[in-house]
Amino acid sequence: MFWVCDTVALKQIANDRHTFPKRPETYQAIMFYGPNVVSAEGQDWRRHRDATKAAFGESNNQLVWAESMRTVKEWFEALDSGKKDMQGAVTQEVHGVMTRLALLIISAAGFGRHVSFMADEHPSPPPGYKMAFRPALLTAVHNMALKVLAPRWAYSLPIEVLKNTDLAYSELKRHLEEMISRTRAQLMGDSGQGRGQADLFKRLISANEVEEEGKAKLNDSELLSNTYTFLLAGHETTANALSFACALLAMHPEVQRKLQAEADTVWPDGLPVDGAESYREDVNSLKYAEAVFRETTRLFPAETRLSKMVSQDTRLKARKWGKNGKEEHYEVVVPQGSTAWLDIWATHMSPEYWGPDVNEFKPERFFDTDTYKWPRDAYLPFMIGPRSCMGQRFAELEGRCVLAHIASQYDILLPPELENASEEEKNKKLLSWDIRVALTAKDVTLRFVKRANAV
Ligand code: HEM
Repeated sequence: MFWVCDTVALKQIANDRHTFPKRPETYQAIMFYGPNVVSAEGQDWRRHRDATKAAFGESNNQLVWAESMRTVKEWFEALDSGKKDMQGAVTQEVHGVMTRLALLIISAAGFGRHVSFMADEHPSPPPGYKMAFRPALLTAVHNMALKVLAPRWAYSLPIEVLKNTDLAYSELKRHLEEMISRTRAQLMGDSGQGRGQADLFKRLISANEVEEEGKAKLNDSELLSNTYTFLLAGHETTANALSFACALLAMHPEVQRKLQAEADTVWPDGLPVDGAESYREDVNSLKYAEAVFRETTRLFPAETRLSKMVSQDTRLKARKWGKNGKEEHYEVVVPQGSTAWLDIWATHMSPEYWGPDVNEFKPERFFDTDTYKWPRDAYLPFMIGPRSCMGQRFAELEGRCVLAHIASQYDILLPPELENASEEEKNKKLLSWDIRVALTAKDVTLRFVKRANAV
């Protein structure tokens, strides 16, 4: 087993997918509906990636921005009508809110499914269903480990959580199948018109319709599985990043003030209304919001490490430091059959790459100066190389948009019991995590108070 956190060796592994393929059994949890772009390997992966990449074009980015704007504003309406404390602040369980926001955004920008934040509060199942879409998806995601571990016979036992998990997976499958057939019908109906502005899902379905030597690029089960994967990858990771970002901002008011100052400069007359216009004009100005999102994903990467198989004997470049402290370069022999762990978190927390203040929340480290270039190769939350994240731009735009909107309108405050607490207590309460599908924020309860000058 080889643990890697040297950027040269990391790049070597990430770029050579033939020598270092994925380990398919690690992806069982996302293969219940069949193989997909995340789990596939070799030629099969190439087919999945080619059939799905058209979904992530520039027109989708504009949609992501516009839908993020719409959804976050709907949350603000709910916040403004919420119960206020003596300071006029509304308490929120932030991870729950961000999960709901991120799911509504991917549903709208990814799947053309527009549901309002309020209407989504207590969704009831549509006629003929036992579970609504969101509870089915969230239960499936939450109970993924159980689904992998529980043997089939266990589902016949009268155990509530198993029954619920089984129901969630079968209801989610029905919802996804219905989404696919509805979208297919729409695409046939519009005879190709309007596909230019199509959401991610329409592009995915179109790709499936293209015949190649008599074979569809993705078969129906692959299509369903990729749909599920996009929904899963498209909300869980971003929701966690946004939850950690809010906690870090509440703990670092000086950073929050800078984020607010940027939002006030970009939007002096209040929040923008037109999503397309705002995408064109604002995205590149919200640099500090981008840096806050990046710094959060450096400190809390969704995937802390990834494993790769070693398919043939090879060598990795390595470094060691001699007795005189001098850096020496050498090569490590890596035999076929071993495992290489790409340690994302260790790389993100290495003072060698990020400096002695590596543990601090400091978005400024993502700004180049005349004498400093931030270490691109040591920033890996989305991985690098051919198997890097397809949704990176999607996630970054969503993150930047949501954070800038919050900063423009609200102060994020600590809960009263943490106001005078030590750093250690705040860290323990607000930044603790579990490893589920991704690194998951545990309990982020914060307060939001409307800024006095919010327009
Ligand atoms: C903060 C948000 C996100 C983070 C940190 C993140 C991180 C990652 C990482 C580390 C991988 C590599 C996983 C592996 O090799 O096992 C990955 C792959 C992937 N991600 Fe993301 N992701 C995010 C958001 C998204 C979004 C929004 C989407 C889609 C809308 C998405 C779609 C994908 C897909 C399809 C792959 C598989 C690519 C391939 O294997 O060819 N991700 N992501």
